[in-house]
Order: sequence, then structure tokens, then C-alpha cells
Amino acid sequence: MVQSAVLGFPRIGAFRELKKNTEAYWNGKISADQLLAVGKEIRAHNWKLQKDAGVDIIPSNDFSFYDQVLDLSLLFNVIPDRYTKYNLPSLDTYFAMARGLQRKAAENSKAVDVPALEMVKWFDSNYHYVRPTFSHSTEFKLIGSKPIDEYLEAKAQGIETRPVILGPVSYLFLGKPDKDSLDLEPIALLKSLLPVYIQLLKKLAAAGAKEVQVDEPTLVLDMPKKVQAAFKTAYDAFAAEEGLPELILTTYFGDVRPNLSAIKGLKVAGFHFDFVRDPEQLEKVASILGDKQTLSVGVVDGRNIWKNDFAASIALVKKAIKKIGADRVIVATASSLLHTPVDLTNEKKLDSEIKDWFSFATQKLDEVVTIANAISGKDVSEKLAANALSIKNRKEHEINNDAAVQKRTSGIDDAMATRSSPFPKRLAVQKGEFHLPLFPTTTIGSFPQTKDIRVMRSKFTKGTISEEEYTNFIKKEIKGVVDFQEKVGLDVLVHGEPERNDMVQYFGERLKGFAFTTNGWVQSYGSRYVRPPIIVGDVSRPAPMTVKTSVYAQSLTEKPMKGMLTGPITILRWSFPRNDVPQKTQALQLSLALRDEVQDLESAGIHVIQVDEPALREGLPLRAGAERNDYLKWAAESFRVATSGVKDTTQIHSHFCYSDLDPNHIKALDADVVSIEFSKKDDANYIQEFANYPNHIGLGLFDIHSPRVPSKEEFIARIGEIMKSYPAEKFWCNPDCGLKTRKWEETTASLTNMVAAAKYYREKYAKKD
Ligand code: MET
Ligand SMILES: [Zn+2]
Repeated sequence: MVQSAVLGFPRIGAFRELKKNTEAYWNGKISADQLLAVGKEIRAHNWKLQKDAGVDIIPSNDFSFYDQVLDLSLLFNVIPDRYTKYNLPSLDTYFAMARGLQRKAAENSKAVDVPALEMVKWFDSNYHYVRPTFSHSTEFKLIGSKPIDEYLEAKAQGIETRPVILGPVSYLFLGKPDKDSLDLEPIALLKSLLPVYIQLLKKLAAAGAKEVQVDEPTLVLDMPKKVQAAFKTAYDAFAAEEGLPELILTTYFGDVRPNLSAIKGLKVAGFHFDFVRDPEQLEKVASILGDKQTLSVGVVDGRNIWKNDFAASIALVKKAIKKIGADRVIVATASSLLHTPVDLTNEKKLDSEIKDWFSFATQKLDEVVTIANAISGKDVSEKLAANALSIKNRKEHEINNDAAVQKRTSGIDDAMATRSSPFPKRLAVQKGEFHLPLFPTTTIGSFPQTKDIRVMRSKFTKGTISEEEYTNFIKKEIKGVVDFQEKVGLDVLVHGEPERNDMVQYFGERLKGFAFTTNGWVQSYGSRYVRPPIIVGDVSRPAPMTVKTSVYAQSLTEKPMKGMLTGPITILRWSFPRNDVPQKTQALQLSLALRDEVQDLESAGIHVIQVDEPALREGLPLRAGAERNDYLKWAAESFRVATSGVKDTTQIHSHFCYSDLDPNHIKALDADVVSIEFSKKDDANYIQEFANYPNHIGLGLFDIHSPRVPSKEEFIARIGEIMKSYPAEKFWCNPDCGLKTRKWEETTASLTNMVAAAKYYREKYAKKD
């Protein structure tokens, strides 16, 4: 019998139970015990679901209250002193590291004021992990028991599980040195970290775990030699110990071939590879297996929602069997299912024809089991036939075959992707157009999405208020935001995006070629979940999407109003893309739709237009080389197709956040002004790289993921720090990103302080002239 395995299951609950309760805990509405109980319920539910589906190998320790990498930092005592010094309960230290904590002194507690650790993209996904942050004083110690507790918890429920932990090399390589230890290379800490892993693995074995899934996803990245060599050091050390569980070295999200020498010969029980992302690697990776090592064949996509093509998957698994024999092959999900929505059966509104093309995490359980059963010779013919029919219906559907869109896309040329004048000339005319002061201040677009806004939106969606009532409400919100910005003294205003549930969904809903779920949530970070639209066919824009709103907002102020759009790459990346045409084609179709929107905005009098591309960086293929260069080319081309149809006087902005951005990657976009997340960057060299960027930049001055409010002095100090290597004439002042997740109180205070700091420098530099 070929076994089926799942690498991880979404932990947010079928109806976002985790979010609701975590936030209730943060707001003091439920106790820590109540929150812990919710976690327990979700885990129990997920395990049972997998058991009932017939999955043979079920994961544990894939649950997390915020992030699995942060869990490990807490487990291993990788907690910078700035968090421990308050002696908070461990759950609160955990959340303080995740999102910062600012609390006034109370009767029996001291004031707390500490920013969050850095949060970065998990590989090329839209999930974010909290970056392990090491210093010379880091002392690895096993100070918790989460993986063991959760293993035992499942066992008590009668379910044997395979615990999942992030492996030592990936854990270190994904981390960074803390501010006070910049000379530290995390990988150099391997020797002192290994004993703690060993201790943990022994405890898992003692609890009864026979096998542990050790994730080493960095194997799909380019790694320095030292890091490659670390695999042998680490896994030899494990192999030398008695009494450890068997280890399945697990990789996902790409091609492992360039790093095969790093894992060849390691004495682990088996390997897992992602063959959805790269089926080509099968031949080569199978060849490194020792006689007894198992091969876990990842064929069910953990990153997308398309129904598995059983015929293709079965063929692939059979190929693996041909190489190494059926007894050593396991059929698995390609990666954790964390990145897919929980359950398709909760979708009541999807068109049934299209719904039949999808499969969410719960359905994927059945897919893994069915493929394993088919391989084992069980009769699953009905399921196979139904699957083949769905695949065929999708291919032939008209939504995938829009001739007009396809023709326009293939007609894109260089002229469409180039602005009429180069930046210096545009800059000169834009100066005359906008008369902005030095250190112009702006925000990234969204303002607090208050409860009021959410309530009204949901009433409107449910039909309990009329369109007119809703529109009036949105107008009132916009007016509030505009008045607020005037009062605070910002220079380039925004309308605040109250009408947008989400920056991608909003556009998807107005474009042809998209489908939406009502409950298809996926964790982005912590308690923030997104509900990605699904690109189901060729994309086009039936009508203007934002023009009315921006024109209304502009009518309320003399200051420039920024039109606000989401860029082609971000719409593509934050949707579930099609898997039947290249991503480039999908991006170009989107760019044409946006190009029409940009031009309509310009004609309607909106002369500053921001096209957000926060996902540009995450779309970057994980390894250097041809694929990456090609991506950078078509990504930049899509942005320029969207934004190059305007006059020189129109100022094009773009915005990037979430990831370490290479300034070279954004040059080719040729935006007039870019704003980027920067508040947690300390590296002077990195700032220098941006100083060399030719166009104008706003380096984000405060962290919008945290409720913490920097003082005017802190802003002044921060700007001063950046100014050491950054020219005043290019300097824009703005937050890291939109303010939608912040409260008004925090927003008011932060922006007031930021504007005061900008004015301080404005005066200082004006005097110099
Ligand atoms: C994740 S980038 C967000 C940009 C968007 N304009 C906002 O302000 O929310
Ligand atoms: Zn952003």
C-alpha cells in the first residue's frame, strides 16, 4: 500500500476562528486560557478531518498562533533582551515579538514599549514569517514543549501524527543578526544550536513520535557554500545520536537540483520534494536516494486551488515507483496546505460550473488519498473519470478563450511600455505642476478600516442598505480622511480607500475573468488573512473602476489627490493565478486593463497616480538566473504598459513593501516616485543603494504593522540617519505602507509627528539654500 501524507494544514479555522479569538485576546476581551482552548479545538478538528479523509501521515505542530518560525524562536530561547526585560507572560512576549507592544504603566505593571521583529515573506508566497534575530548573547535553550505537547494532544485523541519542525539550516539561514551584532553570521551558530534540536528530537521520540518532518525549504534557494556545507554537519550530528525519530528531510517551492550535493548521502529516513513546482527534477533527485530511503512525492499543489489532474499525478508517481519501487514511495501534498483556503464546500455562491474546477485544503486531502489509492490498485475509477471530465470542461470553456483580449495582448509593443520623456524632463514639468515643498509628505493610500466601515460594507453586500446609502457613507468617509490630511498638513493626499475590502479583490471584482470566494481565506501574517480572487480566464476591464471616487476626493481639496491602483504583478501574485497559461500573459492582460484606468484617471483630472506593486519582489523566482531575469523583464514591462500612456505632467508613483527590495529591480519600472517599506532597515549600505536610485523615493518612516507611535524626535533622528547617505531633493516622507490596520488614534499621532519632523528638515534645508 502506498501511503498518503499531508505536510501541513491551514490553522485559521474554517470560519477564521483563530483570527477572531486572537484579536479578542489582544483587545482584552478573552483570557489567555480561552485563546489556548480555541487553538486546541482547531487542532483537534484538523486532525480528525485528515483522519476521516483517510490520510496516512498527518502532521502535528503545523499549528501556530502567529507564525511557525516565531514558535521555534520562542522554543529555542531566541528572544532578544528587549522583549525579555519586561518579564511578560510567555504568550505576551510571543505577541510582542510578532507585532510590537506599547502599553502605559498600570497599577501592577510597568510601561512597555518595544517594536516588532522584522517580518518577511516566506519564500515566494504571500505568507510572512517573523525573522529569527540572533545576537552574540543568544543562548540556545529548549525552553518550551509545543511540538511535544501537540504530538501528545493528537495521540490522546487517538491520532498518530508526524511532527513538523523547521530544520536547523533553514532556521538559521532565514534569520539575521540583531542590530547590536551585525558582524554575526547566523549559520556560524549551527554548532551551538544542534544540541537543542537533538534534545527536542529526543523528547519527541520519547513521547512516541516515530518520524519527524524536518523542513529545509532553503534548499530551493541559492545558498553560500558555508550554508550548503551546514547540511552535512547538521544531519551527521543527528545521525550520530541514538534515540532520535526518523527524519524526513522536506523541501518545497522549487527545484532542488542545484543543491543536491548538499543533501546527497545524508543519513535521513527519506526526502520530500515538490513536483508540482518542478516535475522535471524527479529523475535527478530520485538518483540520490540510498537503498532504504523513502521518497515523498509532492503532487498535490499546496499553493493553488486548481483541481489536481489525477492522470498527470498518477503518471508522475508511477515514474517514481519505476525508479525506486512502490514500497519506498509516498504520495504527498507538494507543500503545506497552509497557503490554500480551508474548504470549498463552504462556498455557496460560486458558479457551479467553475466551482467544479477547484479544490481547497479539505478537498486536497481527498486528492492525496485518491492518488495513493489509485496507485495501490484500489478501485477509484469513478473519481478518476469525474476528475478527467472537470479538467476537460475547464480547458474548453469560453472564459479561457477571449479572442479580443488575446489579440490586444499580443499587440503590445515597446512604445506602449515607454513614457514620452525621460525622468529628468518629467521631473522638471512636474515641479511646475505641483509646487511641492522639500520633504513632501504623503501616505500610501489606505486609512483605518474602522468597524463602521466594515459594518456598512457587510450591510451593503447583504443588501440591507441601498447602493445610495452606501455611496453616501463612503463619501462621508472620504471627506473625513481628506479633511484630516489637510489638518495634519500632508502634501499629497489620498482618499483613504474606505470602499476597498482589499486592494486586489476590489479590482478583481471589477474585471472580467475573475472568480471570488466568500470564505476562501488564507493567512498572510498573524491575524491578517486575505481572500485571493481567482483568475479563471482572460482578463479585461468592462468599465472604469476608480475614477468616480478619485474625482470626488479631488473635488474636496486644492492639494494633489493621488489616484490609487493595484499593479498588474500584485493583482496576479495575490490572486490564485491560472495554471494553464504563463504568468506573463496574465500580467500583460492585467496591465492593459490598468492602462485604460490610468488614462481615464488622467483625463478626469487626477494627475498623481500610484500603482502599487508590493508583490513585485515576492514574485521574483527564488534563484538567480534566466528565469529570474526574464521575470524582472516582463514584470517591469507590465508596470510600464499600465503607466506609460500618460503625459509628462502626470506623476506616477509606485509602492513596495514586505520584502527586501533591490533598488535595481525597480529602476526598470521608471516610476517618478516610489515609496518603500523601510522603517526596520538599519543597514547603512542598503540605504546607500537607494540613494543611488535615480528617481524620487519615500523610504518608509514608520512601521504600520505595529500600534506603536514614534515621537517627533524619533522621526527626526530616523530621517537624520537616512540623510547621512541620502539627498534631500529626492526625499519623500511617508509610512511603510497603508494604514488600514491601524486605529485612528495611532494614525493621527504618527502622522502628526511625521509631518512635524518633515517640517523641521524643510526649515533646516531651506536655511541652507
Ligand atoms: C500592501 S501595499 C498597500 C497599498 C495600499 N494602497 C494601501 O495603502 O493599503
Ligand atoms: Zn504596502
